[in-house]
Amino acid sequence: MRPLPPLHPLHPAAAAPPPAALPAAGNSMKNIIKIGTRGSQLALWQANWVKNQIESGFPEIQALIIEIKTTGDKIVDRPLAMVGGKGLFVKEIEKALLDKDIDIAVHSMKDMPGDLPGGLCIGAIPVREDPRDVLVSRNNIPLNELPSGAVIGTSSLRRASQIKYVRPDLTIASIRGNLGTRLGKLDNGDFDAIVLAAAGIIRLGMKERITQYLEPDTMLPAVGQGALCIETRENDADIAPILAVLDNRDTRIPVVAERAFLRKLEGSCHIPVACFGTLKDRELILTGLVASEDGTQMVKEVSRGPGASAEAIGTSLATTLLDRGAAQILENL
Ligand SMILES: NCc1[nH]cc(CCC(=O)O)c1CC(=O)O
Repeated sequence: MRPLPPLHPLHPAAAAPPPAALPAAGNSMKNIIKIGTRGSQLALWQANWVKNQIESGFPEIQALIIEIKTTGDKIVDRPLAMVGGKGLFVKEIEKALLDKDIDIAVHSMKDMPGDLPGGLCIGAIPVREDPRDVLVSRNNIPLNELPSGAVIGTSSLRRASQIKYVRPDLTIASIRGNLGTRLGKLDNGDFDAIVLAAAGIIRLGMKERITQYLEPDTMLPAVGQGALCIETRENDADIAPILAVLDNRDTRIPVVAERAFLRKLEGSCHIPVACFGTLKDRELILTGLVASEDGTQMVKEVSRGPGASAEAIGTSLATTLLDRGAAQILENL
C-alpha cells in the first residue's frame, strides 16, 4: 500500500483523533482472499483446509472465511430430490462470487450441478479424499449380515437403488441432516444402518464409526464424491495463480470425466445415477450407472481411454448407457 498524502486541514477527518491502536503489524500489509462456504461443520472443515493450503503456499496472503446460508441448509425435512436437488447448496454462494463479496467458494464437488452460471468456473480440484460410500450400522453388522427388513437410512436415490439391487429384502427410509444429526438418528434406534460418504466421516475425524467400506462394484459413488470444488470468477488474474497450487491432476481428470457424464444425463434428474473414474498409468477407467429407483433395473458400463480425453470419455459413456437401456429406464418414470 502506498502511504496516503496528509489530509487537507479542512477535511472533516483531519480533526478526528488518531485510532486507539494500530492494526497488528504482521497482518496490516497482507493481501486478503475471501473464501465463501456453507456453515456446516464439514463445509467449514473443508474451507479451513483450503485456507491453510493457500496461507502456507503464500505467506503474504491472509484467507478469510465467510459463512453463507443456502436454501439446502434451510430445508431439512424433505429429500432434496423433491425440492430441486443439486444446486440448492450452491446458489447463494455463487451469487456472492458474482457480487464480489467473496473471491473463491469451497464446495463438495458432489453438490455441484453439471453447468455453472455464466461468469463462474471451477478454478481448482484439490486431491480427492476416499471416494467410497460406507455403511455405519448399530452393532457393526455388515450389509450382507443385516436381518431381512432391517431399516437403512438414506435419502439418496443412487444409494437406495444400489442397496435394493443386492438386498431387496431391506427397507429404505429417508434421512436428512448433517453428519452428526444422521449418526444421532442411527444411535437413537431410528435406523439399523445408514449409508454415508467416507470422505465426510474421515474429514471430521469419525473414521472409527465406519462399519464397512462399500466397494465401487456394489456401491458406485456419486459424480465427484470425495472431491472438493474451488469455484471462482472466470478470468480473475489475481486468483488463478493461487488456485493453481490447490489443483490435483490425478483428481481433476477423473472428476472432469464424471461431470461430463453427469451433464449428458442431467436433463433426466430424479433418477439414480452414479459415475466414478480412476487413473492407472495415465489411462482413465470410468464406470457409469443408471438404475431404476426400485433397483430392479440397472445399466452399468465401463469405458477406458487416455486421461487427455476425459471429457469425451464421460460423454460417450453416458451415450452408451442411454443406448443400452438407460433411455428405457428414463421413459418408464
Ligand atoms: N449429500 C451431501 C453431501 N455432500 C458432500 C458430502 C460429503 C462427502 C463428499 O464430499 O463427497 C455429503 C454427505 C454424504 O453424502 O454423506
